Amino acid sequence: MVADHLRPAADLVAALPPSPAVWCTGLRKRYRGRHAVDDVSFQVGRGEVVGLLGPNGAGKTTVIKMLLGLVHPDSGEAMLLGGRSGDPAARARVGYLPELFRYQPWLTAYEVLTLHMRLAGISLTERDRRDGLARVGLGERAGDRVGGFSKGMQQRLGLAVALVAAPELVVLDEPTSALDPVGRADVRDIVLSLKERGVAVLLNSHLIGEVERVCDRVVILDRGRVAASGSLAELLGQRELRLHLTGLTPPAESRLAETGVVEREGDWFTVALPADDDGVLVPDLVRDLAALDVRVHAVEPARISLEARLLGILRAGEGGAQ
Ligand SMILES: Nc1ncnc2c1ncn2[C@@H]1O[C@H](COP(=O)(O)OP(=O)(O)OP(=O)(O)O)[C@@H](O)[C@H]1O
Repeated sequence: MVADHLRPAADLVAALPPSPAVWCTGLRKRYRGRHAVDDVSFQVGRGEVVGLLGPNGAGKTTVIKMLLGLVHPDSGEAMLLGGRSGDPAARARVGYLPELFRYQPWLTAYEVLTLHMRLAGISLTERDRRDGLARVGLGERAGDRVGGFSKGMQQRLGLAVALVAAPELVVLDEPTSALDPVGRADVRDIVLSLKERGVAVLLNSHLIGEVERVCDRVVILDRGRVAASGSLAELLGQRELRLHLTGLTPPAESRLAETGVVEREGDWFTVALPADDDGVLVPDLVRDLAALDVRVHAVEPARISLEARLLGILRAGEGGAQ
């Protein structure tokens, strides 16, 4: 109950937008005199999927552990879902798949999930628990002992455990490192369905293509520092369109130039698309070119890949390293 004289303030607070799923500022951690993490700040909004990228030893896992209150930062602050990072009430609403983990090999997958359900202080029906295992492709293996599981199956079980308590934030540290292509696609679908339900996801993965497919934003760490961060559009720049055309006439060339700056290499044309593409720009262009008797052999989107961008950022960092 809120006392009457405090009600206006409580109403004001209730009307504020929800706190970010992750908020951290100035995180620092040194091991044996070396900075593992050096002044890292970023946010993950509610329902946002953010990728943490960087080379081996960049500090990604250490950042994740500091966010979750598993490693104490030397300085800086972190909050999860509006609570202090170590606060059990905030942690209870977070699902975590650690990079390295082992479950009790003598338990079955169903028993592991049940154990974690109890640890999370929640109660799920047997059906819900079986659905939880089926969601990660372990529906048929619920009664099998974890000791006989392959690495990929253990990782799938880890994901089921991370999701067991219907978290508002899911932190996945290398969730697909042991998975086959089908398993990776499953994880991608799970991440996208979490996002649809408004669950925020922080994803640490070396599989850049995967990050590019599911993440709204990325934070790139290099030697403990944030080397770059932003939405994919911000990091990858303008979208382009590549067209293979023959039979181009001056009116068709003018029509092409209306769309954006055009570069030509033989019969291939690259057009820079404007940022405010409303979705009809490309079909309208193709329709008009065809109406002008141009033969349209290919139309493909083009943009620098996240992998190329990441390598560029990391190599530029090496050049500037002290
Ligand atoms: N407990 C520890 N004791 C000593 N050094 C540590 C410890 N944990 C991490 N480090 C060091 O901190 C740095 C960052 O490690 P971290 O595991 O956070 O990197 P990462 O980006 O997750 O790497 P990877 O992609 O290889 O998993 C490394 O130099 C690592 O050796």
